[in-house]
Amino acid sequence: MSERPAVAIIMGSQSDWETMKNAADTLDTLDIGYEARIVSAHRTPDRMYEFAKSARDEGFKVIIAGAGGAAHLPGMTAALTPLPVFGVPVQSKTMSGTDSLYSIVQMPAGIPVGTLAIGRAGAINAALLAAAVLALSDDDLADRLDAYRAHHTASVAEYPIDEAP
Ligand SMILES: Nc1c(C(=O)O)ncn1[C@@H]1O[C@H](COP(=O)(O)O)[C@@H](O)[C@H]1O
Repeated sequence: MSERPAVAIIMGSQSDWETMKNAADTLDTLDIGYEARIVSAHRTPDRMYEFAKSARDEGFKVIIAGAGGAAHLPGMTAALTPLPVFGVPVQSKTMSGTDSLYSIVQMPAGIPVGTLAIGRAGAINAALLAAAVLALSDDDLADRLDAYRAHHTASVAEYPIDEAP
């Protein structure tokens, strides 16, 4: 059996991929393996249960879960696995993602979901947090993450365009 990648990116719908692809792209940049799957607590509860119950034994180390609206997927997944779960609120049309955010962030004490910002920034930061977790036991990855952060810092100009002294 081939080894599972370290990160599972799950999402409630195909329509979430546009957002969650930002997490995948960030993991690609850091050369971290992932598997992306559509798993819905509402629409495919059996798939969600089977995925979450077996995720650790399958070899995943971190789960990134994105969902919009009544976004129960991250919390339900966290209830079924001891792996760290980072939740990404996908921007909904009707409530701009505040519904997704509140659905993910207000977990009862005892079942944590590390909740990120709504949308693209949240997806990117979920990947960076996953990288930080994995880097604790991977020195090469820690070096790649340092380089990523240094590159990010260096990319910020000190002055707005046309305003340099
Ligand atoms: N929030 C959830 C869950 C869940 O939490 O299990 N399953 C699907 N959805 C969300 O429904 C939204 C609309 O989905 P469609 O675009 O397929 O209608 C998506 O953002 C998805 O994450």
